[in-house]
Amino acid sequence: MIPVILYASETGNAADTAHRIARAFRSHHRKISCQPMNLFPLSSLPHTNLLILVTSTHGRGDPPPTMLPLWNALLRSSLPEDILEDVHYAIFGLGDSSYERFCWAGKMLARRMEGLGANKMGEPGWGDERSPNGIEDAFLPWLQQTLDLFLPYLPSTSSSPPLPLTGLPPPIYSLRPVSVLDDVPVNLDRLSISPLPTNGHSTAAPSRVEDSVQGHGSSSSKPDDWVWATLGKNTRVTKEGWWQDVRGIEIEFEDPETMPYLPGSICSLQPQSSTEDVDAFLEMSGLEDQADIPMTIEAILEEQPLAPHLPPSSAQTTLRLLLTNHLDIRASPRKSFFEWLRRLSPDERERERLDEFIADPDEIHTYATRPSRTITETLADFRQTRIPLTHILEILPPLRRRQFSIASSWEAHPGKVQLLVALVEYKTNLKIPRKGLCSSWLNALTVGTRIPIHIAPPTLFLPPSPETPVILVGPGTGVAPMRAFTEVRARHGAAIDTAVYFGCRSMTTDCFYASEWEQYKKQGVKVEIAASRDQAEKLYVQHLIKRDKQRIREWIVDRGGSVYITGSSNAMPREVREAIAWCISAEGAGDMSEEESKVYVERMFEEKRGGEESW
Ligand SMILES: Cc1cc2nc3c(=O)[nH]c(=O)nc-3n(C[C@H](O)[C@H](O)[C@H](O)COP(=O)(O)O)c2cc1C
Repeated sequence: MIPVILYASETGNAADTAHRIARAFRSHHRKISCQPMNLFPLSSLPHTNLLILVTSTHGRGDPPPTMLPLWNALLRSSLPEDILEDVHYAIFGLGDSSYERFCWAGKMLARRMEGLGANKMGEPGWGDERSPNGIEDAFLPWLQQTLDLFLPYLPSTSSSPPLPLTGLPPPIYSLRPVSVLDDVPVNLDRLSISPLPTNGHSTAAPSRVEDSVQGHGSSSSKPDDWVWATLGKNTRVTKEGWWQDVRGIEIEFEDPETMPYLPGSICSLQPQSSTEDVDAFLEMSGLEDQADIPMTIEAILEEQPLAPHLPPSSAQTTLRLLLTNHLDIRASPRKSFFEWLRRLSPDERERERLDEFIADPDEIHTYATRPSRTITETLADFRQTRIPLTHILEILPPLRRRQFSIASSWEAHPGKVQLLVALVEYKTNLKIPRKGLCSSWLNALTVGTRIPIHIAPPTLFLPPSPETPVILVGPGTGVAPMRAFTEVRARHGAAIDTAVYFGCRSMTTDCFYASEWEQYKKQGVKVEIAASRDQAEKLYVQHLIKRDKQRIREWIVDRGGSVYITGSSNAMPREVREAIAWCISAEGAGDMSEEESKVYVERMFEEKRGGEESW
């Protein structure tokens, strides 16, 4: 019996936690498999006797998208109530208790598992980022409990004592040089291969070259459910000299038969690490002479499939391509990274420092998270420690795709996707200038470059009838999906029942789509722009909503309208909901009590009369 860990993660924390659990089982010489939930064959679930579920929560208590196939399957009303009676499961959820629905996805999943007859192994663990030691406070006792409960059922593969946390486990993946080039020496165990070059740059570095091995095009390889597209436009949409550089990006689908996307859909882009970053990492790790050797990746353990962010074992790759397209060398190191360094460091003083990091999450926060220190910079501080090729695929986190709400509608821009992308540029608290990985990658692409993109269906849907009023609230780049919705509403004769609340700093600097709003106003759309700094008193979208209390009440309460809120996940969405509740309360323009109006707004969102998407 081999237990299965299934994880659902959005930004990588749950995935990292799941792999820590797998390593703990393997260090006790037990077999275990660890996979993302969406890749697990659902028909196998009732026959999975030992199951460990790990999920984070996003949005307003929503599961990460990779939980949805499993979740939707479990929700089917036709399922027998005892379908999971052979399943024994443990669950760990990751969340943040400052959100109303703390660890909601995990809690819903646990409840449904019980409802379908699954047997709980121990108490669920709910990891809270707000806890003094972050999720560790709940995770460490939960892990111990889970090991205690599961291990007795599992045969041990070795009579040796468990490997300590500081012991280097056997690798789970192998990087094998391609046989035609077998005369090229690759020493996978070598920690340090060559002296550092004096000029700090590798001379042979081809730039962004996934396919220099595979021989097609200039960009990265494409997963099956992605499509090829071409960068059509990249135009600055904030005033020249304004502190924030926001880009209007247009991408054209290559295939003229591409299925139209719905307004509010989400476009994913797979960024690449820059040549400079890859060179810096290779230099730091002493792996330059291994960088361009063609290799394939294989899973060593039969129960553990290759992680989905890695190229399939049939594909030829190189270390440089892996670092460019698949592995994140600019990520902020998590605790698991320091645990790896501790296993690898030959130096007493480094080990002491690493032990401090492992014992105290606050130390990691101060050293890595707060100053946005990257993995490469961390390696520069731990000069004696080298990441070996044998374990590099496990140690470096995946280079995550980035998601953008599409700012265009297919109807207005057939065959194209338009995005509003803020170029992220800031100084860390160590005064190091830093650029966002995805936005700087995108901005460096020349128009005409071929890139793979993925279109995911929307989570927000316009009401089917154009007569239903809609209120679209999207300050900053949050206006992107609202612009797409406005395009569709105007084309369907619904302009007069559409209100847009957009927020910017000033009409002259960052008022996105300004000329389009003028046109839409002429067609009857109520366009209300809160330019926060254009007057002495700060003005925000929620102020304009309160000003328009009569219309808000009439459209929502009398006419059953929908409200959409998109943009930054700080206080804005909550303040907008409060402003709407105020409008429909007796204090505003309605007749509900304060409590009733709040419940009404909550229920609207539950019933999908609109919705919220924040990032
Ligand atoms: C936009 C956003 C919304 C979130 N919403 C919730 C929530 O409703 N409830 C909760 O417990 N945690 C919430 N979180 C916290 C995440 O669950 C937490 O950061 C977790 O570690 C992320 O794990 P992941 O990287 O595996 O996705 C939210 C985080 C973000 C960034």
